[in-house]
Amino acid sequence: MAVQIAPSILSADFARLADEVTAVSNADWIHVDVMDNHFVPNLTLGLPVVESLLKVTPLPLDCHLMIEDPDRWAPGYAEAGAGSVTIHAEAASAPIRTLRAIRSAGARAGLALNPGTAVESYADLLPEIDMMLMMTVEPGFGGQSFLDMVLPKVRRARDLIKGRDLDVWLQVDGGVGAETIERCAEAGADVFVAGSAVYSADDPAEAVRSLRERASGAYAP
Ligand SMILES: O=C(CO)[C@H](O)[C@H](O)COP(=O)(O)O
Ligand SMILES: [Fe+2]
Repeated sequence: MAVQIAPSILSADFARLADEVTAVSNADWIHVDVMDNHFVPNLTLGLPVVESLLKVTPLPLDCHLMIEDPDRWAPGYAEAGAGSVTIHAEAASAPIRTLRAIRSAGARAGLALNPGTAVESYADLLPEIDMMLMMTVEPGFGGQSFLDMVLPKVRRARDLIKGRDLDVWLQVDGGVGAETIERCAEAGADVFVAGSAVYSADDPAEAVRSLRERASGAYAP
């Protein structure tokens, strides 16, 4: 699979979201960070904003739910038309049921792991998911420093996916930018979330193009 770039609107201007997503029309996904001030100590946006975004961008929305009780809320994002809905393993009480509900509503189902969560504990869930999201910072805020310690886990996840001959995308999220994206691609990641690296750039579309070029050169599945 070709590498994919998903700019995170967490670092965008929330008062100009329609313009901000239009500015990265060369991306593959728009990454939407939903935070509830319970699972993480920050509060962002929810379903009404996602519904509005769906009307202003042709790009699929990649909704990353950093919320408690995703079992209750996640299917609603899929039913609303999100292209991908990712729940946190640490927050879900019934992940298999919720991942199946996301898929039945027509979205790709994602499972996210915090930096300290072992991938091996979730190996048996791989057939239930379309994407695994590896947090490369502690979730909650944009603009944090990339945690190199997660890279061996990204490699182990890629090996688990390959060993089972599954088509599961491997996403990295947090501190991904020009300095770190190649290391992620070498470790086997194929979907790259970048917030500050895209929206702090003078030209966000050029940042997307350049990140794609760096990742493609280093991608080693
Ligand atoms: O999930 C997230 C934070 O919890 C964000 O997607 C992520 O941090 C993106 O921002 P940046 O690229 O600036 O780190
Ligand atoms: Fe995210």
